[in-house]
Amino acid sequence: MNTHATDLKMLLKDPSLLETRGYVAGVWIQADDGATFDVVNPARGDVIAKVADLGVAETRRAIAAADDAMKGWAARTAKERAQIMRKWFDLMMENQDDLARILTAEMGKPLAEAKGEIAYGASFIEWFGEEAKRIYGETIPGHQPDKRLTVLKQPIGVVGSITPWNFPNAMITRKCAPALAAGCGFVGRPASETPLSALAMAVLADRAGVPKGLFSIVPSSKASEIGKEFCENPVVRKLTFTGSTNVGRILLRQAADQVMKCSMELGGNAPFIVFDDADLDAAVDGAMASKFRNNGQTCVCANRIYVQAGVYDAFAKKLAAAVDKLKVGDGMTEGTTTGPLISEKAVEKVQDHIQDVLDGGGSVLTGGKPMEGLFFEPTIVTGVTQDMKVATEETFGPLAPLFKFDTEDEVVTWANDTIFGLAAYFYARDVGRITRVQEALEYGIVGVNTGIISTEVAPFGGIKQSGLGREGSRHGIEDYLEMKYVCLSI
Ligand SMILES: NC(=O)C1=CN([C@@H]2O[C@H](COP(=O)(O)OP(=O)(O)OC[C@H]3O[C@@H](n4cnc5c(N)ncnc54)[C@H](OP(=O)(O)O)[C@@H]3O)[C@@H](O)[C@H]2O)C=CC1
Ligand SMILES: O=C(O)[C@H](O)CS(=O)(=O)O
Repeated sequence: MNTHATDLKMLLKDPSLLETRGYVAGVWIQADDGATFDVVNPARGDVIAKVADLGVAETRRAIAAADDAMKGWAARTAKERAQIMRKWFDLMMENQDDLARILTAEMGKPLAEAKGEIAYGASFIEWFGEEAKRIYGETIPGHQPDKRLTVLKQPIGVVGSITPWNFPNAMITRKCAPALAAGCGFVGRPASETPLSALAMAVLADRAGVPKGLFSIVPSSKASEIGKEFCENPVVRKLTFTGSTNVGRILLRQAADQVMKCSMELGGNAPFIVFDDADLDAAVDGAMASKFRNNGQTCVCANRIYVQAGVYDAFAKKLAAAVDKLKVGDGMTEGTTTGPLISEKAVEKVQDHIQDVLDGGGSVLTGGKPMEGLFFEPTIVTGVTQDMKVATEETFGPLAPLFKFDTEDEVVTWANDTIFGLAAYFYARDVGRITRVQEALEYGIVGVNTGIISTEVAPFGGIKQSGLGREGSRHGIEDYLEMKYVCLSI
């Protein structure tokens, strides 16, 4: 564990990006009661910032300001909204290095991955700035001679947003970009572990000319109170959430009283299937990318790796060689491929899943042990079976469990045997098999001969208990629009 403290401001070209106040109604504020909460560097264990701990009263002000500001914002032309969003995108990319350092300091991912997240996050602002100009309505041939029918698309209203710590930049832009493009007001509450990236984003939104009050960031340790306010405040018309399925259920129950429109990007349990006709080297590359990106802390990480019996040993050997090349360490250190986990709870969950495999007769092929602090050895376990925890629970850590299967039907049945349905992956070369399996897998996203599927141009989202709605792509803006049917009698 690094002992030296993170003097984040010293690392930044523009130290003004390191904001610790809330951004509410276009003003940087301390909490009404002066409270703060600590943000800790998970690689070093030191407090890197004390952030204003806003509450319900401040959130209410942010919601009211968003409602006021969106009237003028929605009245601007789509081109004007797009120009401001383009400026915001440009500023994000101009400050990519600083934003990445802030992200690595508070979340732990290696700097190279953090830079990649900034570009990924900014791409949603670029994409939806362009989509703002393509919000089309329609005319419908009248059902009677004197009727003229039209369909208008209008902004849904003020959006409340709750996002997780694992992508502290991109999970917010994947929501605020379509919201602003559609003409909505937006109030974001980032995870308490990682508020600094959201606040830095707000600094740049202000500089880009996003109207004051339209976009607010409410840092808070009081997650459930802020969430409840989003669900109960009559001005909020839309709730968008990324996080665990358990919290998604809580929010859906709370939002039901207002019959509020909700978008939910929830947990996953991705199967990663290697058939005996796969290109094994490609499959290993794909498994490494899918499993160990963000140290296994993404909702689309391979959670179960199914390998057909004929290639099981060869694949396991190749994968172990690749895993042993990973370099665990502080994300700020050049060459680090694998940072810390986010919390002690996360370390315990990985240990619990490994122990459960061992108790069930499985073995550790490589890794298997916690390291100092929140670091954990990248691990492969073999002899894993469907009755083990890792088959039904999302590990959210650097654990690659290898299951052996015999037939296509067997593995598709196992792959679909989960309450989740976000992402699935498989490697094969037979076109008949590829066609059958991609159609049979019950998931919102399927990667075929690839382990990385995330892009702003495609619809991201799950089925079953992995969520509601889609983010990104031309579809992603629909969740921030209402459809109005106008029947004109002439
Ligand atoms: N689909 C995805 O992308 C993600 C899935 N997950 C899954 O969730 C598991 C737990 O991770 P974790 O970070 O704890 O995810 P959580 O779902 O607990 O947290 C996600 C966000 O929701 C907030 N939150 C928590 N409880 C409430 C509540 N009652 N009302 C309103 N907001 C709330 C959190 O705030 P705070 O941080 O302050 O607690 C955070 O901002 C992971 O192991 C993984 O399985 C996690 C992250 C992303
Ligand atoms: O929530 C997540 O883990 C992200 O959606 C994963 S991705 O979009 O970065 O692939």
